[in-house]
Amino acid sequence: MAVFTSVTLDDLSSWIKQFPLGKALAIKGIASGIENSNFFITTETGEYVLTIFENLTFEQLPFYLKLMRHLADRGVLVPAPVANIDGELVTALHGKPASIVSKLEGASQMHPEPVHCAAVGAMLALMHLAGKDFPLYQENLRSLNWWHETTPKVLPFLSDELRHLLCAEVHYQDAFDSTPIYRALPRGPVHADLFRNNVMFDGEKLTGFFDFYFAGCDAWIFDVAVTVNDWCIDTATGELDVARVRALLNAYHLVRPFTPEESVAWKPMLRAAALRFWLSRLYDYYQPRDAEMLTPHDPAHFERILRLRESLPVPPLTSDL
Ligand SMILES: Nc1ncnc2c1ncn2[C@@H]1O[C@H](COP(=O)(O)OP(=O)(O)O)[C@@H](O)[C@H]1O
Ligand SMILES: N[C@@H](CCOP(=O)(O)O)C(=O)O
Repeated sequence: MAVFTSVTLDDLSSWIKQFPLGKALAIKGIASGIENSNFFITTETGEYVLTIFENLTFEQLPFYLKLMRHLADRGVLVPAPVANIDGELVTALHGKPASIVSKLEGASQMHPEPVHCAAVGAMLALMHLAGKDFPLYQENLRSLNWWHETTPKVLPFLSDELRHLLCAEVHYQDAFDSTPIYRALPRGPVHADLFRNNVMFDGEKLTGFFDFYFAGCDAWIFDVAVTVNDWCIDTATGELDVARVRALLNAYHLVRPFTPEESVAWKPMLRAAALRFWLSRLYDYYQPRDAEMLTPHDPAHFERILRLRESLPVPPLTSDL
């Protein structure tokens, strides 16, 4: 569906000479992406993924690619970007920024069991710890400031009831953001979009997290909340599945114990994570980008999740292990 910029084997053969990967042997477009042009490539040294970035710029990309390199160097299972002979992780191909990363084995697990959630929780904790000494800083670009910018753009399309729900939640998150509890939350680089389609599994073995292009610095517990809101729910209703929630949180806690402040922030962060994706889906739905080729994701899914997280108790962050 989505290879926006085509690359032939001839194009690749001359471009790849700047990388220590040997000769290019094959290239195949990946149909499933919606943002960039992605290709599986085979060279004399192995299999990789080539991405041509259709929207992100040369200036924006180093944060994401250097973060992936930093994490890969510390044993976190993520695609490892390959540097060219000048040490650059991003170089131009057909005039657009492009990069090569290692190929993860396996496929996304869209029907996870507790065993998969536990693997995701443990790797997420490892990722947060490994990011502690990452020297670059970029805020989470889809956080409070973005919610404030975007809310007025979608309000004209919403019913009175939905306008109230959205404004009240942004107000609630504003208030929570200025509490000492929020400020005391441990933070650092987060993935911020660790949905089931952004993780690879080979059977029950997690082989890697990918698609880091919403990453930024934020509270670690927000990242956990984003992940739980996708991995540990009944997808029809949005209700939390306690067995999967426990598996993910317990596995995370064993690697990086949660703090008391994170326990207090847990429910507000589950709400924040629901708001974040409700709002981006509303924005994509009512203000689709020119290049958007696929049906936008359903905003009502995260509206439901937000209502549930507001109105129902949630499983505690820690339990007796
Ligand atoms: N490093 C990787 N290893 C293996 N497969 C990958 C890798 N990166 C991307 N893919 C495959 O390419 C598809 C599209 O990638 P994605 O990052 O979701 O694209 P986009 O950013 O264009 O939405 C993924 O669903 C996955 O199947
Ligand atoms: N996970 C987000 C959309 C982001 O798209 P991705 O395919 O790049 O992860 C959502 O579901 O709204």
